[in-house]
Amino acid sequence: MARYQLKEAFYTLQGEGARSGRAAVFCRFAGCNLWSGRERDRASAVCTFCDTDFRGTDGVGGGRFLSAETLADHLEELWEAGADSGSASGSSSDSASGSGVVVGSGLDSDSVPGFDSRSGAGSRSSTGYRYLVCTGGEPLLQLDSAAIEALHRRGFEIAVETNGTRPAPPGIDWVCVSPKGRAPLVLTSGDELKLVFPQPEAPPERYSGLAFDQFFLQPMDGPELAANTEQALAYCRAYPQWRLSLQLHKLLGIP
Ligand SMILES: C[S@@+](CC[C@H](N)C(=O)[O-])C[C@H]1O[C@@H](n2cnc3c(N)ncnc32)[C@H](O)[C@@H]1O
Ligand SMILES: Nc1nc2[nH]cc(C(=O)O)c2c(=O)[nH]1
Ligand code: SF4
Ligand SMILES: [Mg+2]
Repeated sequence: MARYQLKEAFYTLQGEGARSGRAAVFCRFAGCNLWSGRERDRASAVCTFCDTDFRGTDGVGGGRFLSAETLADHLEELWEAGADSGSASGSSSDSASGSGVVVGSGLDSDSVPGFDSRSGAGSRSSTGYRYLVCTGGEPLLQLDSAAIEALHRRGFEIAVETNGTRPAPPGIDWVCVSPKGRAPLVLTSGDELKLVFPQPEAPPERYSGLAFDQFFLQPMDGPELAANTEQALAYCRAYPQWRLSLQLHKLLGIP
């Protein structure tokens, strides 16, 4: 039995929340405790609006890893390939509708005017700024101390995107919790709370007193995205503690 199972892993820009725009390797762990990932189970799941295919290990950069070291080696290779090519490439499992302006996913820095890819290592060093976003599925079903230590040894800053139903192992550098209205919230502190909005069972007021540094509303993608975006915008205008998180990667057509 493999110790870690990844649906996919890819180099892109963080598209959501406080750190949107930052280059990162995304590590999408397979499986979730709030939905099987099968469409036929969606309506009866605890979390019903998921925009992601996290079943199996068959995506680009996915697979089964027998040890923390082999997992970390794999993710390090993706960082080096991504930071060296300057491209946002790979596969995304986001499956909900995207209605934004698609500018393509093959941005090549060599063709960007004014960007000299051969210039000094300082601006595009593959050893500096290493950033890993662990997501899924639910990453805290698999991410453990052994993986965190192996990744830290390779110089990664480690972020997680979690539904907050499981405790986080020590050592994670950035915790983003995205509560789901019908699931018990165990992680009640962290760096950012990013609430998919609206959720009838999860009004923002329920979370506004928790110990997070930043609070975001992220419009629920799907058939009502436009209306949900209007509603989130109105809420952020009325309650300035909350900021709007648009899913930048969907607007840009990148993974
Ligand atoms: C696919 S989840 C994986 C991580 C973790 N299971 C969680 O829910 O936070 C990644 C992020 O996408 C958000 N998300 C999922 N479905 C969405 C949707 N339909 N619209 C907007 N955000 C969504 C989640 O709330 C979470 O912040
Ligand atoms: N670019 C990009 N940013 C993201 N931020 C959170 C994501 C996720 O699926 O967890 C995600 C994703 O899938 N792609
Ligand atoms: S908790 Fe996260 S991964 Fe699981 S179904 Fe919901 S949004 Fe998807
Ligand atoms: Mg996503």
